[in-house]
Amino acid sequence: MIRLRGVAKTFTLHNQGGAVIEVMAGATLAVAAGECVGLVGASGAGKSTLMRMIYGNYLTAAGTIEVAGTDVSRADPREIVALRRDRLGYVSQFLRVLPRVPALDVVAEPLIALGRPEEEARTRAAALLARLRLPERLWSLSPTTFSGGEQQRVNIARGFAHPFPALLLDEPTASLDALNRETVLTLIEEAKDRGAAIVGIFHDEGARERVCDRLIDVTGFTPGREG
Ligand SMILES: Nc1ncnc2c1ncn2[C@@H]1O[C@H](COP(=O)(O)OP(=O)(O)OP(=O)(O)O)[C@@H](O)[C@H]1O
Repeated sequence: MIRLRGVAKTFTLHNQGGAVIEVMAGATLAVAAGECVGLVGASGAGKSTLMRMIYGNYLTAAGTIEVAGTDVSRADPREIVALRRDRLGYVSQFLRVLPRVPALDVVAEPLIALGRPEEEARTRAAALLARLRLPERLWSLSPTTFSGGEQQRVNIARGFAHPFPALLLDEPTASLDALNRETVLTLIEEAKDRGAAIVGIFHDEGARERVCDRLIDVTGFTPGREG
């Protein structure tokens, strides 16, 4: 479902004389349907960079990245948009939303983009927000003024609204209380049970142990450190 072969990444520092730094080489990884792989490794090892490459935010210097039938490393922007709409979900650590859009619509939006009837999309969004204990009085408000944990729950509800076959999770339990953390772990387990292939970064060790089938240390993909 998610397959990386020999992926390399360089950054060109245009404001520093065009210096080119190699941050990753030979990254190879396969994640099957129903499997959750956790990325580990010291700070700066490249966990976030790898996630951004799988999501198609960063270009690859070498190698291929296949996600649910699309070669992200060669896809044009329209193919990336289509992949993100129907096959690849991403729960980032921070919510980025347009001002004045109510929380319920933020969560329903991915389903509406897929052509689902608005009422069905809103019903599903409401069920997820209720499950994540977001007080109903907040559903009609923009999440821009929400607390960190409230914003994260809106983000999680949005990421789980559509049953994406591939899912990227960046610290999905970071600012949650124990009850909501439990709910998110259950959502992840349910996604695995329905066959989602998941790549995640979890600093929460308990969460990692519970949902990850395998851990990949990205330090092994740092240039010059292979072998
Ligand atoms: N936009 C960028 N321009 C230049 N270098 C970058 C850029 N983004 C990341 N890097 C470099 O790539 C390396 C990997 O960074 P990355 O953020 O992926 O690490 P990480 O493992 O996610 O770290 P952390 O656990 O601290 O979040 C670091 O050396 C970082 O300085």
